[in-house]
Amino acid sequence: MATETQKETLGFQTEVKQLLHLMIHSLYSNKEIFLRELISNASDAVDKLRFESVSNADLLSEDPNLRVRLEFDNEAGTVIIDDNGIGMNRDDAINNLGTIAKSGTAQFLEQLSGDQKKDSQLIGQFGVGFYSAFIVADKVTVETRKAGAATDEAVRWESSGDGDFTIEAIEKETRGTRITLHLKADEKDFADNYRLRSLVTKYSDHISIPVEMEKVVYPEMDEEGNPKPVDENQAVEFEAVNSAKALWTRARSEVSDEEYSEFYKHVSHDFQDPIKWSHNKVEGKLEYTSLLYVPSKAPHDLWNRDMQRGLKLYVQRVFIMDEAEAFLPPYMRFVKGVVDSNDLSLNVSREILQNDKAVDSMRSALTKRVLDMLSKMAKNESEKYQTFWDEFGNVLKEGPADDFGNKDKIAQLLRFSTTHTDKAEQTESLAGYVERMSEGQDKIYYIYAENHNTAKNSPHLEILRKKGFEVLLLSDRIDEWMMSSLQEFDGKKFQDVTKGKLDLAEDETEEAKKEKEQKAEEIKPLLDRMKAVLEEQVTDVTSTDRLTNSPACLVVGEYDMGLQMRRLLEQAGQAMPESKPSLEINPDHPIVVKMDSEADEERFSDMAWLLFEQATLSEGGQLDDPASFVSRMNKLIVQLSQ
Ligand SMILES: Nc1ncnc2c1ncn2[C@@H]1O[C@H](COP(=O)(O)OP(=O)(O)OP(=O)(O)O)[C@@H](O)[C@H]1O
Repeated sequence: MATETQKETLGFQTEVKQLLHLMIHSLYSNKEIFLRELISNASDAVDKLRFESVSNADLLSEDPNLRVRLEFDNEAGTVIIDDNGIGMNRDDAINNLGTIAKSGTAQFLEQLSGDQKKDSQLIGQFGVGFYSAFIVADKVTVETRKAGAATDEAVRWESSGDGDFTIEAIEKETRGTRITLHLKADEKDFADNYRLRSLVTKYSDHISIPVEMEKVVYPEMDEEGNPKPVDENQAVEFEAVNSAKALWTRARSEVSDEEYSEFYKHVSHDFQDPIKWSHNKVEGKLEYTSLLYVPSKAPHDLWNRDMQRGLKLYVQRVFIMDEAEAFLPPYMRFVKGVVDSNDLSLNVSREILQNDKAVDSMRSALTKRVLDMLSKMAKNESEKYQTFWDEFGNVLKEGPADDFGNKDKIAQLLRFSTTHTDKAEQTESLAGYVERMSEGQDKIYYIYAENHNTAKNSPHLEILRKKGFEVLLLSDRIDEWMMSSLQEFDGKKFQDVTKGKLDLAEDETEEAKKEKEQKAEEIKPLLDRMKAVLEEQVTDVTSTDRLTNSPACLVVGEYDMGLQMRRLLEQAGQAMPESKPSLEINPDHPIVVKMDSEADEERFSDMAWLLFEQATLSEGGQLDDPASFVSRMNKLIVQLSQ
């Protein structure tokens, strides 16, 4: 049996194998990013050590100047990324470099299509990290020693990226991780001083610790102008090739868009440029700097409630933690970035953050910043905002319920599908709706159904369409929940068109009212007859002027739970108190007219049932007894064709 000191061969997790294969094949046109990913990891490792050293200063003492170093050997065809950060022990190396810990990895891999362009985007969203080394290397050697461990407690991890890796105990003089890339035959050009320097400037200039390379020493000249022989024993000197200044500490005017984008990729592990950012320094009672980014694409696990979210927290430039979620509400979980505070202690923990007054005020200020950033984008760059909405709109919809204080601001940012366009795309704002409101209209109408077509074709819209009243067409699961917190916009109340009375006919003349009352009297016996048939199913059967084309629809009480929400909760296993809708019928519809003169009680009962069942189906509901519905239908069809 292998002991821990012997070389042992272990297999990669299946997902790693799949990812490696796909990555190597879909990222070859963008291969230089491996350097960014490895420097980013090295810098994270240094940040982690700096943080640990706050409570344990000894960890730093043997090698206090934190840095990442790049070395290369063009003859051997190797590039080395060496850091004196936190390092890894044997278990860390096996877990971190042999598995993917992200939730939803299997589902993610299933989405990949084999189409190079699409896949490279998806992989980018997923984050390639360490494994990107295999895009350019056919063998990767990682030698690492955890901070605080003895020199003989280091490990060597090695793999050719084709299924397994070896791990063995080694001695290592220095703390931290040294990654050697044995470049593939046609990638040896990366082992070049100029190339590496320019890649660092391009991708890693913003890294707050020095990324060093060997200083180029020009030989001194003798009196005759010939180079003096170089002293072989002279120690190699290193120099920083990046500016090594935390990007957020620089003035906005000094940072280019490219630098902001690169920094975003470093903090977010995203691959694509952000769609927007906001960089602010706050001085006064609280002092902090924030740099907040809105990504251009939703991550694959945005819907996972346990998705890692939050900002990278620094206290006085010292990295404290990733995913500090206390600084933004959950409905802003798509925001990435950094917050650097001067008021928190270096020992701050997640628990403390949850109950800290300073954090509370920062959270509300940062939330406003994000809302302002989005409002500006909506106002000045509507196309860009639409892209944002298509990716993240559904998360923002959690806002009104999550953050009552900002609900008016959030409402301005919402986009809807409405009967104005009748398209499924959510492009219309509430402000636009209000502008288009008809004279005499004082409510914002909406309908919620299980999908867009059911909403769009609902019988409930008939009268509103006829009168030219626009209706919001809601069909995302979150919508009904959102509407329950919205109540009004710009002083106009929201009205669910499937609930209670619609009151569209306020401008009716006395004459018209009289006529209606008379009609209601006339139809009363029919309504009573239907009610007797459908006693168990509905609370009431009434006549309506909501409908123009359809014979009947179901309506729930003004304060009752919507039928869709009810269904959702029932599906989720919640016991619901019994509540029945009422059936409203269109007195002018030919079927209704015919029913009034139907003498055959059995046939009348069938027709009443059919109206009820149709109404249930057309608002997306399910029948309790579909087989009976079918046999009733067939019976009528046979009678008709006789
Ligand atoms: N230079 C390093 N020093 C110490 N630990 C490292 C180093 N490089 C990688 N690791 C460890 O390996 C883990 C996996 O790295 P990897 O780059 O694959 O993923 P990640 O950085 O967590 O996320 P992403 O895939 O989004 O980049 C890291 O989280 C870290 O714990």
